[in-house]
Amino acid sequence: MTDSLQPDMPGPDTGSLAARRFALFLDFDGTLVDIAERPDAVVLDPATRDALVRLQRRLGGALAIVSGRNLATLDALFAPHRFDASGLHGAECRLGERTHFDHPEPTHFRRVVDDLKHRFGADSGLLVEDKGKAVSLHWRKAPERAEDAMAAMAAIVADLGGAYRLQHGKAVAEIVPVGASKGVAISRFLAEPPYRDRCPVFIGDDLTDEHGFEVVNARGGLTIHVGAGPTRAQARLASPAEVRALIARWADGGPIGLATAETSAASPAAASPATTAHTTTESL
Ligand SMILES: O=P(O)(O)OC[C@H]1O[C@H](O[C@H]2O[C@H](CO)[C@@H](O)[C@H](O)[C@H]2O)[C@H](O)[C@@H](O)[C@@H]1O
Repeated sequence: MTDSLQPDMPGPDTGSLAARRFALFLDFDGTLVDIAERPDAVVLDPATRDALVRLQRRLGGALAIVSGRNLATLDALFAPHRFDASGLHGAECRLGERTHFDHPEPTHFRRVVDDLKHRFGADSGLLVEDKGKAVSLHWRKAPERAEDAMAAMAAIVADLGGAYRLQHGKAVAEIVPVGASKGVAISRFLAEPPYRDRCPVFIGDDLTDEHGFEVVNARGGLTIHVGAGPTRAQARLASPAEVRALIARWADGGPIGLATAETSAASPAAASPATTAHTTTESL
């Protein structure tokens, strides 16, 4: 499907050399870990973390987590290891020891988050996740509240006057700095060593990942969507468990590329772009 993606050769040395042609970007929730009822209830098993460390080494360092979580939360989840990462749907980026945050926080954003907590903090169905420079309102425990929650978040974004945008996800609406996206984050990594001049591979499961798929497709890379539903990704894996199995194979010298993903991938999905199937205010 993607001619530029030739499988590399297994084996300790040739495998490493060939693997260094790739740069791997991984979403977190719904990709590396199963979706849980609450953000703080996800479980990253140590075997997956250790496989990621081995794979990062095999890729000569070119492995980054690209998530809607903030960097501090990602670091806590992967501790004691610290991966290159982008947080808050691209608003934060850390490569090595350099951290960028391009979107200064308007002074009134804290008040907005506090208001949201005041309104919904004691609500048994809705959950406010304060991520610092972004905020999420979750309705996983009360799906019947989805419309109300989305309307409340849309009204807040409108009041914020253009500095923020709405990001829809799985049973969640999030307010994130305008201009931030996973596509922008991946482009930023790809401009720097060790990511520069490599073939990007991105695995993700959610609407926010479509921005990244678009960028990676445009660069001739490989995109893999996790789960059902329309997407711009080229290939599909059924579940985070399949992603974890793929990561383990890649970490242990297996060929990186589409052939490996296709062992459990469904059909190419380019014919059913996500924009046609999801109700969202975002522009992809
Ligand atoms: O970009 P990601 O790494 O996939 O992060 C997207 C959001 O994931 C989290 O919310 C989702 O996962 C929760 C735990 O499984 C689940 O309870 C929730 O319903 C999902 O929307 C996280 O809490 C958000 O901050 C991320 O933006």
